[in-house]
Amino acid sequence: MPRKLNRILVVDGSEVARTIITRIFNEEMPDTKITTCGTVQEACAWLERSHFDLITTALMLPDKDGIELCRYVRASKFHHYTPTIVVSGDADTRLLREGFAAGVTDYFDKSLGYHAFASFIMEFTLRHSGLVGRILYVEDSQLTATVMLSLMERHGLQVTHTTHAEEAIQLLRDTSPGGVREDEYFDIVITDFYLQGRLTGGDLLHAIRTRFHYSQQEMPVLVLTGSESGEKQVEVFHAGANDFVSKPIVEEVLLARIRSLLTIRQQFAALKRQTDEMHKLAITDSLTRVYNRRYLLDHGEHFVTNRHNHPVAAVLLDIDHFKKINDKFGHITGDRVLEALGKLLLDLLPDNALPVRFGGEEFALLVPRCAARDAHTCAEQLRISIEALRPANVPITVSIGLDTNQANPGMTLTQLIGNADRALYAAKAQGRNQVCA
Ligand SMILES: Nc1nc2c(ncn2[C@@H]2O[C@H](COP(=O)(O)OP(=O)(O)OP(=O)(O)O)[C@@H](O)[C@H]2O)c(=O)[nH]1
Repeated sequence: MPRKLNRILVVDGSEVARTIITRIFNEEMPDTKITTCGTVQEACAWLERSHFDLITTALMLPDKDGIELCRYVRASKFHHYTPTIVVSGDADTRLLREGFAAGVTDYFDKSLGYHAFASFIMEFTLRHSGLVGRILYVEDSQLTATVMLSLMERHGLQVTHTTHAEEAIQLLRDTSPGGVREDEYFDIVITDFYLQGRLTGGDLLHAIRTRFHYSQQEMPVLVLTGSESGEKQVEVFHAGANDFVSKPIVEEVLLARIRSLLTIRQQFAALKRQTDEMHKLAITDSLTRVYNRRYLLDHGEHFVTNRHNHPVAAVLLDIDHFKKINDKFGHITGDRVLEALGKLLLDLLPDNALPVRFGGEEFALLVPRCAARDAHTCAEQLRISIEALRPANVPITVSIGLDTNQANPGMTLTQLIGNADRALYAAKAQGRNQVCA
C-alpha cells in the first residue's frame, strides 16, 4: 500500500513546467495537495511554515540550485527526512554525485517526459512506504515498548508485543507451518538483544535459526542494541540477525530497516509461492488435476513401502469404450469427461490417497491403510458414483482392477500395479462396468 502523500512541494523556475507537473499530479493523485514555487528562497519560506511529504526540485533555479535546496532540507528540523527528488534533463554524473552527497533522495530524467513522472512518483512512494507486515516485537522495557509500538502501528504495521524470549518462542511455535495458529505467521521479528529472564535476545535468535530452522529470508530478525560498539554489532550478526538498530531509536532509520527486511521477507514469500506453483504444475496432469504418471514413478514406490501406509490398495480404473465417446461426441467433449472424472476422484478419495492419470483414459489410485475387503467396497462405490456422474451429459462406465499388499507387505509398486492391471483386463473381458480383484 503506497504511503498517502498529502502535500508535495514542486520547485521549478519554469512556469510551464510547474503547470504541467501540477496538472499531472492532479490527474494521477487527486487527493494530494500540490504547492509550487520558482526559487530556492520561496521554497525555504514554504518549508518554514508548512509540512510537506515530498519535495521535487529542478536542478537549475533562478537564485540557487536544487542541490542547495536539498542541503537546506537536510539541515531543517522538520524536513530532515523528507524525500527530495531532483527533476532535470541535464544532470551529469558529477552533479548527481554531489546531489546525492547533499541528500538528494532520487533523480528523475525530465527527457523521459512528464507523463512518466507521475508513475515515477507512484513507484517511488511505493518503494518508500509499503509498511505492510506482521511484527513480533520482543522488548522488556515498557517505556521503549510504548514508543516503538505507537511508532510502528502509526505506520500501519501489525505488532504483537511480548516481554520475554520464552513467550516469543511459544508464539513462533504456534504460528509456524503446522502450528495451531499458522495463519497468523509473523513477517519479521524485532527484539531487544538484552532481555530480562532466563533467555536473552541472543537465545531467541539462536532458537529462530537453529530450532525453527528459519533462514534470514524466511524470518528476518532486527535487533535493537543499546551499544554502538563494533564488537557488539558483530556479536549480533553472528547470532543470526539480519540487521540492527542502536538505541536511542531514530524513527526514519528504524522504518528504513523494517522496510528493507519486509521486502526481503515478501520477496522470499513470492518466490516460494512461485516455486510451489511450478512444482505443482510439474507433478499435476493439467487436464484432470490429479497427479501425473511421472509423480507416480517418482513417489509411488515409497508410498507403497512406507510402513505407516500399510496395507496399500492399488486401483486401476479405465473408462469403457472411450474411443466411441470421442468418436460420437468429439474430442473436446472427451476432454470434459476426463476433466470431470478427475474432479470426482479428487472429491471422493481421502486426502492421503494418490490419484494419478496413468494413461489417456486410465487412472491409477493408491489408497493407504486400505485392507482388501475395504478396497473392493470402495472401488465398487466409485464405480457406481462414476456411472451416475454423466459428465458433459455423456453416460460413462468404468472397469476397475485392484490389488492390495495386505497378504504380502513386501510387494513393490510394479508388482501391485501389474496385478491390478491383470484384474482390470479381467474386468474388461468379463463385460466391463465392474470391479475385479
Ligand atoms: N478426448 C481425449 N481422448 C483421449 C485422451 N487421451 C487418450 N484419449 C483417447 O482415448 C481412447 C482410448 O481408446 P482405447 O484404448 O481403444 O480404449 P477404449 O475405447 O476406452 O476401449 P476399452 O478400454 O477397451 O473399453 C483413444 O481414442 C484415445 O485417443 C485425451 O486426453 N482426451
